[in-house]
Amino acid sequence: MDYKEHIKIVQDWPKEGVEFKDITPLMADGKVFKAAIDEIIEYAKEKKADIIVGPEARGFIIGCPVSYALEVGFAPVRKEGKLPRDVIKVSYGLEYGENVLTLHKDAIKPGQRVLITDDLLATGGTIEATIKLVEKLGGIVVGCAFLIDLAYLNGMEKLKDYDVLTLMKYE
Ligand SMILES: O=P(O)(O)OC[C@H]1O[C@H](OP(=O)(O)OP(=O)(O)O)[C@H](O)[C@@H]1O
Ligand SMILES: Nc1ncnc2[nH]cnc12
Repeated sequence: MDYKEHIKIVQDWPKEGVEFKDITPLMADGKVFKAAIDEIIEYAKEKKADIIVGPEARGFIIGCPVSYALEVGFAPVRKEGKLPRDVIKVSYGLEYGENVLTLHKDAIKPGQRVLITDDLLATGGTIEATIKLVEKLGGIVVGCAFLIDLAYLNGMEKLKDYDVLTLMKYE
């Protein structure tokens, strides 16, 4: 499957110098979207994940269908001020800004095998913060799955100690 045919590249968005990879055309094609999610489902099975964690907002799009298919839970990582109960927090840098991510304190049980999902790996700030949140709660990160790796931003360097699946790579 040539997934890249279904990614639209938008120059200088949301800021000058950023080449935005828009996944919405891939999502709009049911067969292509299913094929991509099915690859991640197989990966989650191999890794024996017992919960999926995804950062807001595009991490939900990838993680929730995996969670549904495998009948395992999904825990949302959200930007500050969005989760209603006790949270833990981590701040991180993005290709285009700064942010704080949070996770409910009871979202992960110590020893749970966690697969983290997101649409795209850029600088790796989001995944690094998400891993920190999961590990603070005693979760074991058994894998990280993305549709896209923007290899020119070197996010993979932050994932040297982890198992990673990516379906597309931009050099
Ligand atoms: O590797 P990084 O440099 O951290 O960048 C990757 C992150 O950036 C995007 O999310 P964004 O924060 O734009 O939020 P959204 O999913 O709500 O659009 C993307 O969905 C990843 O989560
Ligand atoms: N270049 C990019 N395209 C799409 N999403 C992103 N998130 C961070 N950088 C991005």
